[in-house]
Amino acid sequence: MGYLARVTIQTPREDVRSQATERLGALATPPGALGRLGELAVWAAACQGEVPPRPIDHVRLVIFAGDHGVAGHGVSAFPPAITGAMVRTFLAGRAGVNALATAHGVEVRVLDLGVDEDFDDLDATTREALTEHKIRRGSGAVHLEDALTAEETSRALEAGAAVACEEIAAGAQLLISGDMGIGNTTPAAAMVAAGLGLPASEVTGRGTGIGDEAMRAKAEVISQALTRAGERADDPIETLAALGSADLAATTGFLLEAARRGTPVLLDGLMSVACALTADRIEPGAAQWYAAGHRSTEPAQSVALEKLGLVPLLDLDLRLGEGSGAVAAVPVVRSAVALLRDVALLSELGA
Ligand SMILES: O=C(O)c1ccc[n+]([C@@H]2O[C@H](COP(=O)([O-])O)[C@@H](O)[C@H]2O)c1
Ligand SMILES: Cc1cc2nc[nH]c2cc1C
Repeated sequence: MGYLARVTIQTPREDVRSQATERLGALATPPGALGRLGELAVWAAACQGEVPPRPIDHVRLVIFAGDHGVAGHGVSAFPPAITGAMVRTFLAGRAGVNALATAHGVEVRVLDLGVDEDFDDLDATTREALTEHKIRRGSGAVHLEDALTAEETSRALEAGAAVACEEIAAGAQLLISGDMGIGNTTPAAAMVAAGLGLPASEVTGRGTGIGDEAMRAKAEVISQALTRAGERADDPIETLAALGSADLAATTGFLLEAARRGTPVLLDGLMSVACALTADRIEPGAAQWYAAGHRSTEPAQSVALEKLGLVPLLDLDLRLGEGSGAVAAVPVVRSAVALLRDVALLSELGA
C-alpha cells in the first residue's frame, strides 16, 4: 500500500526563502511594515522556488463530500439529507463558497466520497464526475464501529492523492480542500484529539450551531470513539479507519500528495486542518506546504493549527466549511505575492 511506504517530503526551497527574505528587506517599505503579508510572500516564493514569486492565477478548490454515521446520534443541528442537497447546490453554483470562489477567481470541483445517496437524478456525465472516486454510502458511526475498513481507507487516501495529481497537472498553483457533510465536525474533532492526545472536552465544538444538550451528547460520542479506538489512535492511518471517514481520508490523501509534489495549500476550517494534522503525522514536514486561511470557531481547529505552527490569515468567526474561509483568504495570498513582486526597492528611490 502506497501510503505505508514513507516518502521524505522536501521542504520548500531554503535558498529561495533566503533570497525572498532579502528582497523583502530591500523593498521600499519600512522594515517589517508588511507584517505577516511579508512572511506569507516569502513562504509563497519558497514554495514556488522563485523570487519574486509568480502571480497565483490558478487556485483550485476541491470539496470532499460525505455522510457520517454519527449524524444520526444527536451531534448536529441539521439532518443528514442536507449533505446531498448541498452537493447539488455546489453543482448549481449557489452555495456560500461558490459566491466567494466566483468573486476571487477560484475554480471549484465537488466530489462525493461517501454521501449516503446515489444521485440518480443527476445527468450521467455530472453524476460520473461527482462519484468517480466514491468509496461507500456513508461512513461508520465512529463511537460504535470503524468509519472504514483498512481497504477503504487506503482507497480513499489514494483517491485524494490522485485528485491532487490531476489538479496539479491541470495547472493548479495553490490548492484548497473544502468539506461538506452533516456530522463531520465529530469525526474531525476525534481525529484532532487522537493526533494531539487530548480529551473529548478540549476538541468538542458547536459545529452547525448545537445547543448545550447536544454538546454533551457530542462530547460523549467523541469520548466513546476515542476509547473504542484505543491505541490505534497512535497511528494516523488507523486513526482515519477508526475515527475518520471516506471524505476525511481522501482529504488527507489530497493534502499529503500536494506536499509530496511541492504544491502549496491554503487550509480551511476544522475538517481541512484535522486532515492536514493527519497528513503531517503520516509524513512529518508536510505542513510546511500549508498556510492557514482562517480561524474557525471550532476549538479543535485552533489547537491543531497551533500544533502545526500555523497562524490563520483571517479570523472572522466563520464556521461554514465548504472551503469558504480559505477561499476568502485567497486575496490575502495574492496581495502578499503582489507586494514582493511589484514594489520598488529602497535602493531605486534615489533618496
Ligand atoms: O469549517 C469548519 O470549521 C466548520 C465548523 C462548523 C460547521 N461546519 C460545516 O457544517 C457541517 C458540519 O457541522 P455538524 O454540526 O453537522 O458537525 C459540515 O458540512 C461543515 O462543512 C464547518
Ligand atoms: C445549509 C448548510 C450549508 C452548509 N455548508 C456546509 N455545511 C453546511 C451545513 C448546512 C446546514
